[in-house]
Amino acid sequence: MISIIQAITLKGHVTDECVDMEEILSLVRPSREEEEMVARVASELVEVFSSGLSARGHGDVEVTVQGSVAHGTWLPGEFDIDVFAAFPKTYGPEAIRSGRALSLLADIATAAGIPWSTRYAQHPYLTLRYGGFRADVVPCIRIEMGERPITATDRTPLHTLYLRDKLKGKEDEVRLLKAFMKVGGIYGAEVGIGGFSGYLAELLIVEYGSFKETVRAAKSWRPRQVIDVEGHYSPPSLARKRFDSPLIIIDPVDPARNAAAAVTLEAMSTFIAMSLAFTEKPSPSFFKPGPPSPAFSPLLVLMAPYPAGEPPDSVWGQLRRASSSLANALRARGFQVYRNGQWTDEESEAAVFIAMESLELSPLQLMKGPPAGSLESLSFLRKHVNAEMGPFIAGDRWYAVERRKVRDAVDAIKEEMPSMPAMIKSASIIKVSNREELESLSKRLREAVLVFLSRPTWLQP
Ligand SMILES: Nc1ccn([C@@H]2O[C@H](COP(=O)(O)OP(=O)(O)OP(=O)(O)O)[C@@H](O)[C@H]2O)c(=O)n1
Repeated sequence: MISIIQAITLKGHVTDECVDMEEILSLVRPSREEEEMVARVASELVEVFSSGLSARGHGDVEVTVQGSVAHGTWLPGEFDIDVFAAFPKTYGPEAIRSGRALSLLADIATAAGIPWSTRYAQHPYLTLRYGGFRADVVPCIRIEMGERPITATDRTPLHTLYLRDKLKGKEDEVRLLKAFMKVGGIYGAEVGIGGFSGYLAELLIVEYGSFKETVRAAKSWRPRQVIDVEGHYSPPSLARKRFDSPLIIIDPVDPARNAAAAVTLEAMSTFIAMSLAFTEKPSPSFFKPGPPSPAFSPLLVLMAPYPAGEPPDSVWGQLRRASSSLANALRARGFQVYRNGQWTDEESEAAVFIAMESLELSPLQLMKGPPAGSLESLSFLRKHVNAEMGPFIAGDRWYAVERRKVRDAVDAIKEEMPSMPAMIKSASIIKVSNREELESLSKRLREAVLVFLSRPTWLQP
């Protein structure tokens, strides 16, 4: 039987902790058939696009497989095949930004009978389904190692060049790290997650050598941690001056980029906490998603239709900002807010959740006034002359007890609506006072709320 640490540290740093881990490796490692199928489909796609480009007089565009498929680090069933078409600089960035390169690639997909749709992240690209897999086809400008990128995706082929030898034999270490991050809800650089990209997981394995060494190091990370694999910044404080993020991981192929700019303080702290918990007590629950174990607190759910045509990153950003500003507005009115969150399925539903002690405040409220001898006290006394109780002096200042104008959390939220984005303005506000009322939510929204109310599945009692 393989021990957890033997299996995790494939390079042979064996310790005496014994948790069976063979099963975990089988979960994170694709089967031989999947590997063969992915390789075949990827090379067919390269062939479709490179021969299509040549036939249209663009034989100078280089088509290659990139990302986790090229690096051999994908998690079974959870990846896109990334196909990049690198246009020579002579085409100019306009060819990419205007969508001309994209139309050319779309034409080729249509001619090959492959259904496609376009996506715009920072950069236009095609997504398609082919041979049972999802693939992204991304145009970029070809640059050499050491050159500045011209568009947002030009670095990607350089990443693959950089990682080629460095990850050899360590692919499963990357997979363990990705699965671990996924269980923590911190895998993915998209705004909705604010976590670690696949490329960051790969760089961490380059820096620390194995999954186990990565978590061993990460448990001592602190905010403003700098990881600079190629030592571009010396001392590291120079990198801190340049990049203003909780985690700074210098992109080895472009020292002007913090590859960890998307990682939020919450995601970084979650990774540190998981690393500490795992080193203390390794367990398979760190690699397998478990069912949520929800507690309950009263909550408000703002539920809106997904704004058609808006990119998910922008919607997640709006939800995140609305969620935290509504939570602050409730706090400012005296509500005890425990936690706020947001969710969207990126298709039809979007929601903000605010968990709180109670959805209704008591009728009266203590107002703290200025120091008794101050000039401002005169206006405080005028304002509260008809208070329910007081004004009175306690210690060195005035106080008064007044009747609250807004006691209901829904009314408080409605007052904040004018400053909210259109999506939130159109939201219905639902009070969930007990577990049964969760049943009124759609299945997917209910699941998201249950996750929000649960302790992390990796947290061992
Ligand atoms: N925040 C990001 C996301 C992606 N990339 C680049 O885009 C490539 C493909 O990234 P993506 O498709 O997002 O993920 P993978 O790394 O392929 O990981 P997986 O599909 O296994 O999740 C990466 O290798 C990297 O070069 C990057 O530099 N920074």
